[in-house]
Amino acid sequence: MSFLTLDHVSHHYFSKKNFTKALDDITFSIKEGEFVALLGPSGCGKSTILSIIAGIIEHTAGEIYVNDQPLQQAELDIGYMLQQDYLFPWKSIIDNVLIGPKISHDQSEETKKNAVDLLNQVGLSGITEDYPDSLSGGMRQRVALVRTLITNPKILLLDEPFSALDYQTRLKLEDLVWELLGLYSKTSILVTHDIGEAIAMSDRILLMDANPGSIAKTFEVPVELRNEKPFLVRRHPKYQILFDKIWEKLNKNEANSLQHEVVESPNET
Ligand SMILES: Nc1ncnc2c1ncn2[C@@H]1O[C@H](COP(=O)(O)OP(=O)(O)OP(=O)(O)O)[C@@H](O)[C@H]1O
Repeated sequence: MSFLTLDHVSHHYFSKKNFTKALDDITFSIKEGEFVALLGPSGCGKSTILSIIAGIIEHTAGEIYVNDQPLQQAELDIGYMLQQDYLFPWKSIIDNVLIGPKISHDQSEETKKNAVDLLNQVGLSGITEDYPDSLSGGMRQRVALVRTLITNPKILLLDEPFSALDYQTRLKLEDLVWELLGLYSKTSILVTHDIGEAIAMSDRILLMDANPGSIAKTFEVPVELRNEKPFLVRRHPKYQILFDKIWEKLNKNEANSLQHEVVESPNET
């Protein structure tokens, strides 16, 4: 049974001067515990999809269901992880992590203990009273991950959470996030521009097309790759085969859209 379904969802942005058809007829489902990647060129609507699921913006057409109930009537606890960690510099690490529980009036000792346990699990023991300024980018993203997990969200929306990190830190964090989300069987959607990251981390990849944003093709990640840590996935021969298929499709789509643009451009006189 599907946990989350987007059913013919479209979205237009309106402003005084512009009308942007950001998403056109998006349909897909995600099962509980599944890890899906949204991959595609800049401006194809990946972040818009996350914002719609998170209820930050209202889609202009279509329907979203959570466990077969319309999203508006469903209780969907969401965890959001972004490129920037948005830690509060004036709050200690533990207070940053406990912001979500505090907002929902949970100041229990059990939650504090869970926070410390999770910090230990991501390799950040003994820094609970430190402040964000004293941490590296990778450490700060680990704190952001713990802050996201502590509220036990039903679904995690990961919007390019590794893209601001150096390559080595990025590879290490991919492994860590993948392991933790697997351990807690979290349903997750990862937005990325990185084909390798999408293959290494997810069960399924939705390749998107731009102008307007739509799903061009779905790629199932072979089961041998899904059960392997992201770093090791990159060594597998099936990784390269899938990478090439996605690369080819991406380039074909880009070429088609360029052709489209040329056809639609006004004649120069
Ligand atoms: N608030 C907004 N107002 C008007 N247009 C917007 C707004 N946000 C996004 N858009 C437009 O909607 C389209 C989809 O944007 P979106 O940010 O969802 O794409 P994306 O695939 O996440 O891009 P990127 O990979 O560059 O982050 C783009 O054409 C963008 O310019």
